[in-house]
Amino acid sequence: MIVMKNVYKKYPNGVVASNGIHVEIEKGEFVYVVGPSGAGKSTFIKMMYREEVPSSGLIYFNNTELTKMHRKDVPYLRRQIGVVFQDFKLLPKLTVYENIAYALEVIEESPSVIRQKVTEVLKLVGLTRKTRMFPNELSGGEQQRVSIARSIVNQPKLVIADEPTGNLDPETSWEIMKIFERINAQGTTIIMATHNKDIVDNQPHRVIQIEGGLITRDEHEGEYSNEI
Ligand SMILES: Nc1ncnc2c1ncn2[C@@H]1O[C@H](COP(=O)(O)OP(=O)(O)OP(=O)(O)O)[C@@H](O)[C@H]1O
Repeated sequence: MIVMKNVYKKYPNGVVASNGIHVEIEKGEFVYVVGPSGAGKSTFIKMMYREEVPSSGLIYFNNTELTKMHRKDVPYLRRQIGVVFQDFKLLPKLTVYENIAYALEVIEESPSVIRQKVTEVLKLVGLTRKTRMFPNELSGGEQQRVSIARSIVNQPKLVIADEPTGNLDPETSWEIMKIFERINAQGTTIIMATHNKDIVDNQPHRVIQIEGGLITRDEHEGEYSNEI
């Protein structure tokens, strides 16, 4: 699903955030991306949905090579990838329902399909009773559930999450992880950058560790490691 070949990323300020990355991630995998702060985890995942473009190297999403992708084709790529952030990034003036529906309105989905899909994902994340509320009326965990619902309403093949539990307490983090597990069980690939040792060690999946812009560990069912 994702293949990176010899990927380098140097930011304009001279920082090298990826220093020759080779990796292959298959359809249906659940992958944690771990590593110390500033190691290059966010850069690594941002390049997958073309939020950042590498300075050199190749990145394939399915059979599309992203580094040469034309700007006009980027929205099409983004429709196939759901993205979840640490700070939720919900639209404050829209209700829960509208925040999720918006992702479908921009691609001009019909009102009846929108209604059906939004209702379905709200059920999946357990928010059917909060559809008319605004983000500031919700807890952090609920806001993250809205953000996950929004990321999957389009039925993407890949969901990328950058520190999705970073702002949440341990119990709420577990609830969020249950939702990601459910989405993964339905066949969606999940790539998640995280600093959460508890989750990585207790809910084992593939672990890719990045340090200094390089993959220093890649284990099928790895631990978080005490060294980072
Ligand atoms: N837009 C940018 N311009 C310049 N330098 C950047 C930019 N984004 C990231 N960097 C630098 O690249 C390096 C890697 O950053 P990145 O955000 O990928 O790390 P990270 O592993 O996700 O860190 P954290 O765990 O703290 O989120 C850091 O030194 C950072 O300062």
